[in-house]
Amino acid sequence: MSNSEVLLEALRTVNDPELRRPITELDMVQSAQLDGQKARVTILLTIAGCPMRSTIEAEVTAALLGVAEVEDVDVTLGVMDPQQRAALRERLASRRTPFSDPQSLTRVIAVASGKGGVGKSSITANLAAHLASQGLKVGLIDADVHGFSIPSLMGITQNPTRMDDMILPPVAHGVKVISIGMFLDSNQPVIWRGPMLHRALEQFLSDVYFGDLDYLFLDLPPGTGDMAISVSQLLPNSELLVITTPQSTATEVAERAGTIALQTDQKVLGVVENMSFLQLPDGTRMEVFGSGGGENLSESLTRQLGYEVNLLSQIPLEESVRVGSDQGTPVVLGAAQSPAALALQELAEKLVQRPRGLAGRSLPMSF
Ligand SMILES: Nc1ncnc2c1ncn2[C@@H]1O[C@H](COP(=O)(O)OP(=O)(O)OP(=O)(O)O)[C@@H](O)[C@H]1O
Repeated sequence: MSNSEVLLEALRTVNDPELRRPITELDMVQSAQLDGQKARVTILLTIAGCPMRSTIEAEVTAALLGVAEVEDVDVTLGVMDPQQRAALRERLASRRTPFSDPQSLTRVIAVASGKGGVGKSSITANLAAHLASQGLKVGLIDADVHGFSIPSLMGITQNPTRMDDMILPPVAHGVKVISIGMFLDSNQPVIWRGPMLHRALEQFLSDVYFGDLDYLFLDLPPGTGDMAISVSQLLPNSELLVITTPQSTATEVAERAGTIALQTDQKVLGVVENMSFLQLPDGTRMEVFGSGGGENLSESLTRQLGYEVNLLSQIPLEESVRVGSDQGTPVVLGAAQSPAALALQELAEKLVQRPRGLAGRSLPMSF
């Protein structure tokens, strides 16, 4: 191998943090030469002011210092010209199978609840973060347009990078995340009607570069609104996970969110009961929000949908979940051994084990 080839080999281990592919594959390495014991490389960033420039520079330096012949590294950061960027965009676009395509291998899981505040977003963030920590490729769309909380739950302050009309989502805890909140000034409320919500989701699905994903999670707004319908139209393969608390009032509204699957032909994967109990220091369980909600919901959805809709998990009410949310580190990562984290990890594993199937879904008719 020539000296430059040795350097390129080392650079193959460096991924672009947003595109998550080796920088060598993305044509970001303009030159790499060994000058005595000094490696001189020029890396082309996708856009000027790339928020990841210092990460890329540090990773390139570290990779090159791992080469036996290299004592010192000189990294020059340049920027792709419009033609180079267009070529890259085209290459990325040509590789992706739309999530709506029946051939897509990505499992799309939309997380729904009847009412707000039951922990739907926290559970979605934790499932995504856990699966990413297991090496799976995971994306997360915060479709809860009126109460977008995913960026803060995932600890994201960075805006998406725009590469012309392609949007590169920020990556947090290994998950590619996009949210309406990232496109609004400060905390302004979203007063959008159905068609605008539909368009926003459509744009997320077409313009955001998620790459190949194993799992795509959607945090739906609470209730049975327009977004739920849009998700079923734009992502007909998506499956629903319904979150409730043990309270009977929460269960009644959650039932409506679950039975929407009858109209949309989506499969309901199961029910999750959150805030099921508070473990007291003496080991007893205090049922702060009552009991039986998850079980009742599972039974009534099973009856109404005509197939088994199981209660997949009961997650305790625990301070560590709230702390994790506030700190932007999902509890499955921040306090991985806590009972709530263990329950969430087990739930994620159950979802992964479930084969993707058509059971319970009506097959499209062709005449
Ligand atoms: N098991 C739990 N134990 C303790 N706190 C929890 C638990 N689950 C959620 N929380 C906390 O409850 C609050 C509401 O949770 P979250 O935002 O996830 O609910 P949500 O159903 O997504 O609400 P909305 O749809 O209104 O955004 C958050 O502060 C979160 O940290």
